[in-house]
Amino acid sequence: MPALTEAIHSQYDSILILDFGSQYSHLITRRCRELNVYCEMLPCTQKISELDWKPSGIILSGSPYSVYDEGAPRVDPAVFEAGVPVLGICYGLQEIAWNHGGKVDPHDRREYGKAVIDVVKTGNTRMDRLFKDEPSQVPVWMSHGDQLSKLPDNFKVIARTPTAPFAAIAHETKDIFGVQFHAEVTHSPRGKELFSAFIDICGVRRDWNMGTFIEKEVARIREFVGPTARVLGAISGGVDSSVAAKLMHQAIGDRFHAVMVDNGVLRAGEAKQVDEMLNKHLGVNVTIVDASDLFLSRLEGVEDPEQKRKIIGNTFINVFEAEAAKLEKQAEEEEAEAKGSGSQHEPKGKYEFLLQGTLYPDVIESISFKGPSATIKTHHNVGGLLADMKLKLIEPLRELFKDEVRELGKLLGIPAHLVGRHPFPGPGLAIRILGPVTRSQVAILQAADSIYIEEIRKGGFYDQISQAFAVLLPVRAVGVQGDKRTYDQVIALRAAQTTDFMTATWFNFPHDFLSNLSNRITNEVTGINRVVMDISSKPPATIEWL
Ligand SMILES: Nc1ncnc2c1ncn2[C@@H]1O[C@H](COP(=O)(O)OP(=O)(O)OP(=O)(O)O)[C@@H](O)[C@H]1O
Ligand SMILES: O=c1[nH]c(=O)c2[nH+]cn([C@@H]3O[C@H](COP(=O)(O)O)[C@@H](O)[C@H]3O)c2[nH]1
Ligand SMILES: NC(=O)CC[C@H](N)C(=O)O
Ligand SMILES: [Mg+2]
Repeated sequence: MPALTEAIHSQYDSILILDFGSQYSHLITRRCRELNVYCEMLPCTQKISELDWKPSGIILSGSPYSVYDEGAPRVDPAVFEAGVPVLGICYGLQEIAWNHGGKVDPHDRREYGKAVIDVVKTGNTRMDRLFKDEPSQVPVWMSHGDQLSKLPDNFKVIARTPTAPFAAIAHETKDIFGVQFHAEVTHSPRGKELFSAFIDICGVRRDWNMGTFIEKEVARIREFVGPTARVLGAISGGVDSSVAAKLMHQAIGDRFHAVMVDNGVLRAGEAKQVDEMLNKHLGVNVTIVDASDLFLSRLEGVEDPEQKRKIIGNTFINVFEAEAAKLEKQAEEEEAEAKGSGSQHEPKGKYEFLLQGTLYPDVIESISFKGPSATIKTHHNVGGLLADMKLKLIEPLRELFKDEVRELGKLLGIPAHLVGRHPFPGPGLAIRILGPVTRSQVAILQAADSIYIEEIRKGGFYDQISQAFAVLLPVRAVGVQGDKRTYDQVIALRAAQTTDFMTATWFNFPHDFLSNLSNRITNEVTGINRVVMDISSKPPATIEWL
């Protein structure tokens, strides 16, 4: 949906982050946004001449590569001619040096972890601006095996460590800076100040906040949708789509209609709960469509996780398009009836758009510079779309992180219990049932999941956990229940703690809580005789099992 996402650049000054594949790249985005500056990450292969917006500054990320490796990712040299400030971080610094006649070599003393830099004042105010508010010594976090062995032409050292004589460099006459350390990680305690200084150098306005976002976004949506077209909303009851729906309702009122699809792999009682919740709290028109037979028949016998995701993504679109046609027909009939009875009735336009609550992390994995080969999993709402879909997408939250969406939700007056809901993926229980999805497997998982979430709420843990759910493992294990031998399946419990869902740790429940939970699940859910706890972080695991 290019038109609506590009428009953001006309509203906010933007910083471009070029991603060379570092595991910390997205954190650079977060640090700038925390400083109220809009920024966007694109693959490092992005050509400056092919950008349809003008960045006010450019940041080059770190990378697992070495600049001298064959096939190492290369920056478009036009970056240095764009006339805007450039900051290179780790590999980014090395890439700046490589492009300006410096030398980079593997070093016998690799630096991983904490280090302290000595700031070097050059006396040149242009160069000293990056560290202008820093003390003479600054703790930082390093992660590199290569080092500059020769300064590039026209650059000077602005910080060093005992083992890295070129820990930070600056160009004498252009605003080009490089730092060897990772200013974006929280282990560099003054990293935020460094980004703040770079933002000052870029001279950008610091007006990115959720308050101005609402105002600008509502205006942007109105313009984009036009005066008569209608929008169908894909609404799950989750935070993202609820916030998107509220924003859309604010922008176009009754021309917005929400559709919640029961895909047969929702949690127990969810369709009914969402119906009540949307009506009560959001005040939007909502239709619940029971398409469970269609989804489950298409999923029959499918085990492969990516195939499940694509089937679900495609089927969602089929259902939305059918629903749009139905709603349009209904509206035409109502209009005809109103005309017949002579009452005033303003004609409405066609359903031209589909609103989705897609977030930045849903798309971020697919924009890695390595291209599609690095896709970890296809989010149903990004990679599972139909190529020939007729409805045009509107995704107002596509550039936002989860915590930004939650803040937006609060500002829009959505109740805290809704804003604080754990996320639930669109492909639902289908990606939590390993192996084929059947109605009976869904019922087993729904029962176990309900007990788990109920106990978490009772124990007061819900708000300390970012996302908790049960997973059904279709392996069979032997058990003894009521003196009888059982040969049943296993439930795995996951509880992830994370701020941005890009990395996560597992939540440590008290043992007595776990033992009670395990008892309840094996006693109350027929077909389960074992409960195991998932104690994997992300990475190496992901949050969902499929
Ligand atoms: N059952 C559903 N019916 C209609 N649309 C859905 C359904 N499930 C997901 N979607 C669409 O897919 C998008 C992405 O789903 P996702 O789970 O990431 O977001 P969410 O459900 O809105 O919020 P949360 O992440 O808190 O669960 C949703 O914003 C919504 O537009
Ligand atoms: O709507 C969604 N459609 C999807 O296809 C999808 N896949 C993962 N998720 C959610 O994304 C977050 C990160 O999940 P992973 O660590 O498993 O990638 C977690 O919150 C997951 O629940 C999805 N949400
Ligand atoms: N974190 C990085 O960007 C590392 C860059 C390069 N691979 C090095 O080891 O020095
Ligand atoms: Mg959801």
